[in-house]
Amino acid sequence: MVAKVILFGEHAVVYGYRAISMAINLNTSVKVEKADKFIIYSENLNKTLVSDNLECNDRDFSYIINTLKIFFNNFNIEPEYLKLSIYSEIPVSCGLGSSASVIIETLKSLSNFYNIELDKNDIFKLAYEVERITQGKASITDTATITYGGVLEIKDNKFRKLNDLNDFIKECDFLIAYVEKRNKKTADLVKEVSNLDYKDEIFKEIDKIAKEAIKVNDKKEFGELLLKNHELLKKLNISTNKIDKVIDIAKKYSYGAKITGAGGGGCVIILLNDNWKELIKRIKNHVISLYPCKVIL
Ligand SMILES: Nc1ncnc2c1ncn2[C@@H]1O[C@H](COP(=O)(O)OP(=O)(O)O)[C@@H](O)[C@H]1O
Ligand SMILES: C[C@@](O)(CCOP(=O)(O)O)CC(=O)O
Ligand SMILES: [Mg+2]
Repeated sequence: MVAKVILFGEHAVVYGYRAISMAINLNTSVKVEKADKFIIYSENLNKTLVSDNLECNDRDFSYIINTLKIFFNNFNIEPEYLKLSIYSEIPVSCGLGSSASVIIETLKSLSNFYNIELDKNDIFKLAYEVERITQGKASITDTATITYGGVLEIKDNKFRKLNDLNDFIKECDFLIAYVEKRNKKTADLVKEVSNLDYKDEIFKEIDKIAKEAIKVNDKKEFGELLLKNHELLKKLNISTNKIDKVIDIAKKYSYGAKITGAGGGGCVIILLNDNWKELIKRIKNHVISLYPCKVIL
């Protein structure tokens, strides 16, 4: 399963305001096999959980445990011991929707294991339930984008595919800069933002930017909107000095950039222009890794 980038509207979208997201090509896979305990192994977390039951409170594995519970419950399957092995190209907790990708891939692998046919709508519904329960407060952005692919508009917690914007974005070259490890989970950041009494003022501005972006057909204008959105995210206190440093460089050597996802560190999405070689030279000492990316259907 793929990952996602939020181009506009993170956090605001949790309150029904508009967001624009796109699916990108970083994959996750989950292997399911019979076992004599519940065993969850994650290569990325370099961690294995072994348990007699699903009532264990391991925060690192809460998404997987909730996926198992909701899957068994939804299909009236008596829980049985399984081993799940998770491998992902997505950096964990960095704003690229690793949680949604892992949930969706786990659901698909479980449905194959039990010979249950699930269509995209079934997967989306179940995945969103897991994301919401585990995150506390969550929009459909990540689970919808990763299930359906392409470029989506999310508003009032409903989605529609933006086929015109998709055509424009297909011609864009994006670079994801993984700037720094995030020590908070999305759930923590969503909670922190929810405590800001001025958040709606900012969200309204973000909504306007996302609305404008849908109509844009020019990379320079699109990049300026990314930068404007980033300035507003700074006011929600979800950016960091390291992220802002990368954005400052990107202002000079790209069309524009912003933090993506819940923030507190993690990744920046950059819309590349012809200066991309110079950009990479100047940011490479300020990042953990770089991922060129394209929208995928
Ligand atoms: N490869 C993985 N293996 C196990 N759990 C994962 C993996 N990727 C993501 N997760 C789960 O998702 C959580 C990160 O989700 P979240 O904080 O929403 O960040 P994001 O979705 O932006 O990556 C992790 O703490 C873990 O519970
Ligand atoms: C902050 C938020 O808008 C996006 C979170 O994305 P991520 O989990 O950081 O990839 C939360 C949500 O939409 O549920
Ligand atoms: Mg997440």
